[in-house]
Amino acid sequence: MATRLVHAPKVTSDPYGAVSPPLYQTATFEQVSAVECGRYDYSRSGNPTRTQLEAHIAHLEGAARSFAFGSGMAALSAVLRLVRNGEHVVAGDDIYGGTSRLLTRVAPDLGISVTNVSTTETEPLRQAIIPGKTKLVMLESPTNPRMQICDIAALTAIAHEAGALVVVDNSILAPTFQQPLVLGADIVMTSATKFIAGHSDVTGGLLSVRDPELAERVYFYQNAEGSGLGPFDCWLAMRGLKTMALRMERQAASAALIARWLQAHPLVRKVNYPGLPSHPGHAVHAAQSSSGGSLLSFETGSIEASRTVAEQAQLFKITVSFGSVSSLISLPCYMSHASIPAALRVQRGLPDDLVRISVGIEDPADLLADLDQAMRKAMDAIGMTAAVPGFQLDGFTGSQRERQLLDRIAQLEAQLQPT
Ligand SMILES: Cc1ncc(COP(=O)(O)O)c(C=O)c1O
Ligand SMILES: N[C@@H](CCSC[C@H](N)C(=O)O)C(=O)O
Repeated sequence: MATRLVHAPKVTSDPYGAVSPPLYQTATFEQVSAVECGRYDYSRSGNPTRTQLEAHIAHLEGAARSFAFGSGMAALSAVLRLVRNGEHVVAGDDIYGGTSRLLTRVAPDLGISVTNVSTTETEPLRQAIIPGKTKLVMLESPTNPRMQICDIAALTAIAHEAGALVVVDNSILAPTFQQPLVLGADIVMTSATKFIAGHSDVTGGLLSVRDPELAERVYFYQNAEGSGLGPFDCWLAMRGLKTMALRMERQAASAALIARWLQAHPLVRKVNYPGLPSHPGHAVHAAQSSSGGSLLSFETGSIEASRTVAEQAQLFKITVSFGSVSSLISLPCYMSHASIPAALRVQRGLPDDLVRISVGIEDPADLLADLDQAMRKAMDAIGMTAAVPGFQLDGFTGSQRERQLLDRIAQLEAQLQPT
């Protein structure tokens, strides 16, 4: 995958052999005659820079074709177009707030009914399927924001038995760490806003489709509704792909350390990170993906404590989104998932004190030192006292610094979980 991310299949010709794909920043293309269209006529219908990005993504996902949209939500809206008035969709009950809004506020206006079920097991999906009526199953794994895991292959088999298509939102792992089409899904959606762009400077969404005929239907909506990604954003996304494995591996390694530390921290009640062996979906996750990723969430049991952690952190910026080179922190119920009504959040078990962090490429010791000082302030705010080893590692460099970092995590683990 690291090699395929750097070496794209060549689908557009360039007379000068440019190493970086040319940017066709044009809306329209001159035609050879008044009665014949060339390969491109208008950038809404197709643009060589978009073609190059789409071909590269198809190559990574093992898709018949991929499509780049103006955002992840535009991509998911195109998927919803595949469902007709009177038909039914089943989706997870821990999903991104924007997807929940699409399904609760847009789908009903199109005459589409939706059932949300837990996707951590197979039975709820089986029960929710309405024979002959359920046409689409929408999955996230891991889910945003509680990082729940679903068995993509098992749920896909159930959906297919009922004649429904399966779309997997793979924004949290991207093709670098998980390829849902290989697991049997029909469509995979990745918000390019996150790891693919990687620098918080693009909004984009990608759909990769296994079956050529289904891909033709998706293309129809991309063109008819004008939701394709503009050339410059396609170019930025392609640049992002080249460093994606490096960034994601570094981010995931740091996230794994932070998750271990949080799990042992006295302020933390629960850590949601599928890379931890204690995560209930760890085994399924390990079987269908190659990393725990770099997004995680945790509960403190106190909104005040969670808010203090977020507001006192200096390197972790309070920001929606994830997958950037810089570390981000958020309170999903007040930010990315605020569009889900409070009562529905309660019904779905989404707690207000949940803190979500997206780990960037900074030095992990600096990230841990930052979280450590923010957590100390949060403990003060709620009158909690506990001894926690600090992360001031200024005198250490290189492998000594790594050793110190691991020792201090192990020290906290030993202190809180005596054997
Ligand atoms: C899991 C997930 N899916 C889809 C989206 C939508 O992507 P975009 O913001 O690019 O529209 C987001 C974030 O916005 C997300 O977190
Ligand atoms: N105001 C936006 C919120 C975007 S959340 C972005 C991202 N998916 C995340 O989970 O942080 C909206 O209402 O869509």
